[in-house]
Formats: sequence, C-alpha cells, structure tokens
Amino acid sequence: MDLRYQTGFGAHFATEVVAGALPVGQNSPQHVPFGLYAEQLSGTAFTAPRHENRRSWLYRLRPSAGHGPYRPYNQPRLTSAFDGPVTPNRLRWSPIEIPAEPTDFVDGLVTLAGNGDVATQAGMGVHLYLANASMKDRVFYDADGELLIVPQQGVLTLVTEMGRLKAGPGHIAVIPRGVRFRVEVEGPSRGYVCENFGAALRLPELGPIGSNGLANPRDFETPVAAFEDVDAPTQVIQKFQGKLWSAQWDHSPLDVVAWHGNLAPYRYDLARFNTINTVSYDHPDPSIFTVLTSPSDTPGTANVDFVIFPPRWMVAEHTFRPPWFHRNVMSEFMGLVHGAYDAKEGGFAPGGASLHNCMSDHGPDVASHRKATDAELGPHKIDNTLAFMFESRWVIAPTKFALEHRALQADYDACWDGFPKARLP
Ligand SMILES: O=C(O)Cc1cc(O)ccc1O
Ligand SMILES: [Fe+2]
Repeated sequence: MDLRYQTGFGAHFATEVVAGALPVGQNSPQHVPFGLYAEQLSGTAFTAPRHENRRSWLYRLRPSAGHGPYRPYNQPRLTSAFDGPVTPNRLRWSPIEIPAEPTDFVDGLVTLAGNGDVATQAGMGVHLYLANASMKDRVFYDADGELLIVPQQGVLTLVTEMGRLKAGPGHIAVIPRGVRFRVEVEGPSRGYVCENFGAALRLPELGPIGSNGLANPRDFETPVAAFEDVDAPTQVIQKFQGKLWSAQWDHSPLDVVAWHGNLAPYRYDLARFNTINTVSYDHPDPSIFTVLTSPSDTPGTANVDFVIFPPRWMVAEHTFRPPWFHRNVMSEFMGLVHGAYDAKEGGFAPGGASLHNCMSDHGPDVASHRKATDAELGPHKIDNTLAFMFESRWVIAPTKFALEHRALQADYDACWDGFPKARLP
C-alpha cells in the first residue's frame, strides 16, 4: 500500500480519513461529527511551556477508556531493570541472531542496557528487536517512554493509532509515549530501540551553523490518519513501570478516524542528514552529527543524544582523521546499521553493539590507528556505512541478559593491544 505523509518536525498537523470528521474551531464539541469520540493525548504536562508542549486530539470510533483490567504479561527479556552488574569495562557484542521460531516485535524485544529510572522519567532503555512475524490481533504501547526505532534489517510497517508509516534500514521512526501501534514485518527483522524515559526528542540547537543544516525539519514525515474498523478481540499490551501488561479489548484500538496536534509518530530518512564536518583540520566532536536530542535539566548535557556517522567526505589536512582516543563523562552506546565504522577495522559488525561508559578509555583500534596514521591525506569518501550512538549523561548499565549472552565478545580489550610506545629523542 502506498503510504502518505505530512512533513515538518513537531508541526501542528490536521488529518482526517473521512471528510468532515475533524471538528473545526474547537476540540471537544457537544456533538462530534459522525458520533466520534474526542480524546486528548498529552505528551507533556498541560502547563509545559508552549514551545515544549506536545498534545494531540484524536477522534475515534469508540472511547479508548472502554476496556477491562490489565494483567501481567510474561516477556522477561524486555525490562527496565538494568541488572548488570554495571561495569566500567568496555563491552562489545556481535550481532544477536533473529530467532527461527515465529516471534513478533513485542516478544522479540530484548533489553541490552539502560540507565535512569522509569518512575522518575529520566534515562533510557536500549533494546534490540529480533522478529520474523507480524503482530496479529494485538497492539502495543509504551507508557514508560518514547520509542526511537533504528531498523538494521528488514522493513517495518508501523500501523499506529495516528496512521501508518514504513521504516527500513537507513530510516528511523519515533513513536511517542502512549501511542498504540502494531508492527508488521516482511521477513526476518532486526533493529535497535532507544526507549527514551525523559523529555521528548527534538532537533538540536544549531548555534553558529545557522538556520539550516543537520536534520532539517521538513524532512521529518508523519503519517496521515488511517484507521481500522475491527470488532474482534484484540490484545493490548503496554509497558508500564518496566513490566508488560496485557488486556483484552473487544475491538481494535487503531480506530482514530481523524486527529490534529503536534504529538505524533514520525520517520526520518537518515540519508537526508546534512552532514557538517571540518574542511580544515582536526576531527570535530561527534555532537556535530546529532540528529535528535532529549535534553536533561542541565543545559547541553543530554538525557540522550541520537548521533549518526553517515557517509561523508573526509578532507582534513595534517590530521588523524578517525575518532581520537578519548574518555568522556557521557556514556556511549553504539550500533551499526551497515558497512564498517572508521574507528574499528574488525569486530564491530552490522547488528552488533558496543558500550563505552563514563570515563572508559576508547578510540581507534590498533589496525585503524595504523591505517589512518599511514594514509595519504587526499579527499576520501567514507561511503556505504551508517553507525550511530545513543549518548547519555548517565552511566549505561548492561542487563544480565546482555552480559551473559554468547554474543558478548570476551576479547574486546585486545583490539587496543600492541600500540608501539612513543620514542622520545
Ligand atoms: O567512540 C566513538 O567511536 C564515538 C565517537 C566518535 C567520534 O567521531 C568522536 C568521539 C566519539 O566518542
Ligand atoms: Fe567515544
């Protein structure tokens, strides 16, 4: 099916499937067109400053309040208990395989790491989804956070309350906290999820870059309204305070015929990123590659930044061009969608992951250091690659699942073994 989108980051959209369904001039008329039910979905406090405030009005076939109790749903691999133990060690995982038995998006979520706390709405969970089946007769929503989905293999169709969007490798999709959706897959599918417990993701400030650049607002795509009229039992699964809960509804909750507002799912094609980098010398801080940021209460010190390392020209003169050796107060979780990463010659594979926590020593491995030191410094295109980072002010604790998984590489430290010692005169 051809999907249609409206463009603009955080724009105030208005969309209806049936002409005349969207009330004009007020949100909650005594008689909503066609007997639809009006419902406000608040993503920020009612009193959040206007430029932060996100909410939408949904007009649906039935009020979503009409359902029974939620009961615990057993899916222990998805958690907000980052039960490590937390370690200062540098960690790297090979890709975790997609299971052979039928597994949908909800059952295929596994938690690798996280920080903060769902109860106080700070920090994030870092998950993988490993799925090979579409969700059937069930929908999911996350009351604990917004979901930033980074597909690595396979195209997802996200059938949400507010419309349908597609995202495959090279795209990201963001589903706001609370928005219900079903995931359809076309085959084996794997990707990363940043579950943002904190303030909603937004575009970073541009400072002296000016009024254009990095991810441009008009390239963000939000679906037009779409609904299903299904009077059949539907399992609604939610994540609430770190655990999954399930309730049986007598209809599909994806029954929103019209909506308006600025709280909505969106997707973004990372190929549209306007990459800015040095044209003189030295490797800039990777903040220059920030796509989206969730600020914390300390200016410039993010709850989580989503940063990409896209294809780009390298032209720096008399410069060691890959990432430098460094220690960072912020903690860095990295993944790879495809290709190779310029700081690692081997071991960091598409679908894999690495974790460099607060103040841990990291940077180029021996092989990439040697290669960059010996390189002829002409203009060089780093191509066919897409790595990314979830960077957070808070230490990222791995889960027991991640630490005990056979994908954890026992010998990661060895990639920094054997640097020749400097020779003083
Ligand atoms: O550690 C990493 O590979 C991520 C990273 C990339 C970069 O270009 C500069 C700093 C940094 O932490
Ligand atoms: Fe780093």
